[in-house]
Amino acid sequence: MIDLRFSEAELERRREHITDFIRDRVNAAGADGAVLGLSGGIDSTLTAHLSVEALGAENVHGLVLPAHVSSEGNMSDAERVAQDLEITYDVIEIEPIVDSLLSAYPEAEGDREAVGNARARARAVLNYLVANHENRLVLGTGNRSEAAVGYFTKYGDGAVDCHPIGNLYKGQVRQLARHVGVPEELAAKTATAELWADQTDEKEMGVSYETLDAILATHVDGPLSVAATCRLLDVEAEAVEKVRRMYERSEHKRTAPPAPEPLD
Ligand SMILES: Nc1ncnc2c1ncn2[C@@H]1O[C@H](COP(=O)(O)OP(=O)(O)OC[C@H]2O[C@@H]([n+]3cccc(C(=O)O)c3)[C@H](O)[C@@H]2O)[C@@H](O)[C@H]1O
Ligand SMILES: Nc1ncnc2c1ncn2[C@@H]1O[C@H](COP(=O)(O)OP(=O)(O)OP(=O)(O)O)[C@@H](O)[C@H]1O
Ligand SMILES: [Mg+2]
Repeated sequence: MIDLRFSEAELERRREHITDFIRDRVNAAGADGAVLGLSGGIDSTLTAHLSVEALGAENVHGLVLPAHVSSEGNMSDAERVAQDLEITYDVIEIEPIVDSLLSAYPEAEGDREAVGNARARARAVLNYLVANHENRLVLGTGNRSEAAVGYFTKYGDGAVDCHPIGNLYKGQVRQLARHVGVPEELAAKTATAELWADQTDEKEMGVSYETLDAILATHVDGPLSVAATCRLLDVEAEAVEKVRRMYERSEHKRTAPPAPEPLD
């Protein structure tokens, strides 16, 4: 594979760039700080660290939102992140919300993907309830790797006001997290959406983050052809084409919903 890691100087520059971004977005909106979901995973943990650096702990509100499928380890890690950063946080069980959706529309019961996405959307509703009530912005935790292949729920975890770590590949998220002092056991954790039991990102996507990041950097975001990418990374053309297809098919998630062109 290729080495996408930053140098120490680049890491510091990124840290400053992202904290400036968070501060600028909050100030430009006239908001009184930020709210974000804390899952115990590395994306939300890094975003929480950087938002505290940008805004101060008193201006960041964390939401730990367990579902039945959430692991105790992840939920206790999420609480530990909030406690270590000394931010205000609430723990709110979301399963009653999902249950009420399913009692309104029982046909979706047992549909793993639809119910999983409803969990992500229930969290978005709670994020915005707090954001509206406290005049805060909702910080997204999505990275470039997930965004590029559409590995997020449209109007679920994708329903946010800005994407502070949206330009970092997953491996770079882990690297920056270590740089800002996130404990190794969190930085090295297996990525999981936890929308259903035993879900992991790599298993569901069918590609490792190491390979995904490399294909995105060279082919999807970079200038190399499929053939040149295969030679450089020593991967099969199918892997490159699969990532490219995921990128193309998820375009609708990265753009505003279209309307017909205006008529004369
Ligand atoms: N071409 C198109 N143009 C406009 N809209 C289009 C469309 N194709 C689908 N759609 C719409 O999009 C919907 C499908 O998108 P969506 O509802 O997002 O659903 P979908 O992409 O099927 O599922 C979300 C994926 O993201 C993963 N995920 C979700 C949340 C968090 C994380 C994580 O890493 O933590 C991962 C999840 O495991 C799953 O693989 C369709 O029902 C339809 O409404
Ligand atoms: N149980 C939860 N409580 C609060 N927020 C959650 C929960 N689960 C998911 N989220 C929100 O949805 C976001 C997307 O989840 P995702 O799994 O992509 O990120 P992560 O858990 O932070 O990192 P990783 O991808 O490494 O697991 C989280 O960063 C978090 O903001
Ligand atoms: Mg996660």
